[in-house]
Amino acid sequence: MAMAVRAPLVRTFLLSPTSSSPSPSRPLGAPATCSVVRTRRGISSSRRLPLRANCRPLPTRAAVAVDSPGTGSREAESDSPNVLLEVTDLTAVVAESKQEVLRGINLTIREGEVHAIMGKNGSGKSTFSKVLVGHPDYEVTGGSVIFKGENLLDMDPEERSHAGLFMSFQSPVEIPGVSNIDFLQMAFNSRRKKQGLPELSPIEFFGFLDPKLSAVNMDPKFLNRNVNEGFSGGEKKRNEILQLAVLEADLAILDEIDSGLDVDALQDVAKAVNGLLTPKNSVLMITHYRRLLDYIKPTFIHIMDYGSIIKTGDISLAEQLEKQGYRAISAA
Ligand SMILES: Nc1ncnc2c1ncn2[C@@H]1O[C@H](COP(=O)(O)OP(=O)(O)OP(=O)(O)O)[C@@H](O)[C@H]1O
Repeated sequence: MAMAVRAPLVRTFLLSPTSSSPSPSRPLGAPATCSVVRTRRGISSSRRLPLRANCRPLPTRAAVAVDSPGTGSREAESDSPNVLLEVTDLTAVVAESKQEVLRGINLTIREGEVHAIMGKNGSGKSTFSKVLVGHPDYEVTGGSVIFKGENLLDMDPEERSHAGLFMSFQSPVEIPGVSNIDFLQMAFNSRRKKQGLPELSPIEFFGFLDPKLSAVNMDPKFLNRNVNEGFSGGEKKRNEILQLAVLEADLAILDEIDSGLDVDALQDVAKAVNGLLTPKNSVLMITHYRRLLDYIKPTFIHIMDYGSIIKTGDISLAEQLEKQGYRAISAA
């Protein structure tokens, strides 16, 4: 099949066309809104974070430490890690019905941070992530989203992907007629081209891909199968992480990457994600379960309710949630 025929399929799969409306951007040097105590071991649990999630670091030497099972520990140290994503008062509706789904989300993600969003069913977690990648089912009605200093809402979904945003969907789509390896190579070369880098030939690309297959513990036979077609739930999730590894995204949004995984697969996927973390990139993961957070240690945990982030904290928030449920958190 000719590349020209397959290219639109790649775009459709990576990120489909957006109908989000542009919003005014806000300077990155926004005023301080909360204090976060960072130490070489991470955030001090002795300090509670206030409700607003877009926290600025203290103007002191900052360090983010994330222990990565199987890959040792990762430390990003700088005077002030750069802001990767800044979401301010984001509101959105379902495009068709105009039903309000996001009701003023504030969130700041810096390089080297791992953020987890938890929340009751229907609280808006997946919608938030889909709005970030420009899903056409939603319309942004207010607020701003700045990604790497650019107005994300001004970009179409493909541009968002080229800019370094990656999303692993809760239910990854199948692409009949497109082999996994062709898909990966086209997506990879498409981003390289945008970056002004030379495209890799099939042989060069396989050399690049081979260690990544090992990192996600994936059998090479999956490369010749059509994208996600007939894959089990766990195989689809592994394949999503393989795509992430290939695209080397700056911000990976992982929507329930733990759902449907057996214990071994969960560990493999978490190990692969941890292995991809660097001091310059970040992860935003959505999960219902504390179990994932044991493997991929979050810098911050956010609780979402009724379309906005109502609480931000550290791992103790997930522990409280597990013991007392969402009712206790909402009431606190
Ligand atoms: N395309 C859509 N059309 C109609 N309603 C929608 C659409 N997308 C989201 N919603 C509604 O918006 C709300 C938030 O949905 P969303 O999928 O974001 O929740 P969630 O927090 O991810 O839930 P879960 O934990 O069950 O996955 C729900 O009430 C949902 O029905």
